[in-house]
Amino acid sequence: MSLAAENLGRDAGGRAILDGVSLVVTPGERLGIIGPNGSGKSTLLRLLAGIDRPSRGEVTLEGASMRRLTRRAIARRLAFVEQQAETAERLTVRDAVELGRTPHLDALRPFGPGDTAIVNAALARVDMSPLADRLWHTLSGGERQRAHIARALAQEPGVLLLDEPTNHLDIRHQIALLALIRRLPVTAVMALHDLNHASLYCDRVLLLRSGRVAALGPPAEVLTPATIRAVFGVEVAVHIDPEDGARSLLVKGHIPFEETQP
Ligand SMILES: Nc1ncnc2c1ncn2[C@@H]1O[C@H](COP(=O)(O)OP(=O)(O)OP(=O)(O)O)[C@@H](O)[C@H]1O
Repeated sequence: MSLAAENLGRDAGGRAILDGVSLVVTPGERLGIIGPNGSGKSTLLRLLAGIDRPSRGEVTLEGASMRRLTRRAIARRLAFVEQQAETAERLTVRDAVELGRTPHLDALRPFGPGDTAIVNAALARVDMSPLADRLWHTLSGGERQRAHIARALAQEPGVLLLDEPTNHLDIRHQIALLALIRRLPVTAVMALHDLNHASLYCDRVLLLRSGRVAALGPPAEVLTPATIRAVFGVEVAVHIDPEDGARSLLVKGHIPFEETQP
């Protein structure tokens, strides 16, 4: 399922917090959104998800303008795991994940055994089956994050948007999640802070700087030492694994903030 943005922009607080963003995410692609704090990653994801309206430009989902799609029509196609998303406290994990099926249900098509199987599979994929009956408010930060992801998976979306999905997760759950996203039959767009995660698990990366696209392309072309120094103020060296050719970045140093402030 394809997702596209054309000259997208959003104003807030009297300025453009996102401007001139155009991109086409092709079906099955994994696109990483990277950029410093405040560069517009969450703003872009919220526009792509149809949660916020753009001040300029438009988003299209499978060629249809997001403005013309109902929330339900969007939710049948697209799931969004927001940063620090909250859920009403008296729900169990299973209740919360079952909510992911809502866009597919109506009076003629009530929740059934097929939905239970989808919910069970979603819980298992993020290692939440043992916690399915726990109340939401008893979960740790990482467990909540995994439950949110299970709910998004239960939606069976064609497009999966994730805002810092590895936030709160321990290293095994981080890698398991990124590997899961890579093998799911979805188009995925995810904001990531870890440049190595972007490098290893994304087909392309979009680098944002002050609300504008600084670069868009394959990780090896975008995540160069020169670009990382210019945008993040961090010195890195590139390491190519001799066995599998995987490209990762080693941090060598950084420019202190007091040296770059006016
Ligand atoms: N309602 C608002 N009014 C004023 N400024 C806003 C508003 N909403 C967002 N911003 C600003 O817009 C910029 C982009 O915010 P956004 O949350 O998209 O950044 P981000 O790249 O996701 O950051 P982070 O890495 O910290 O999560 C920030 O400077 C933020 O302070």
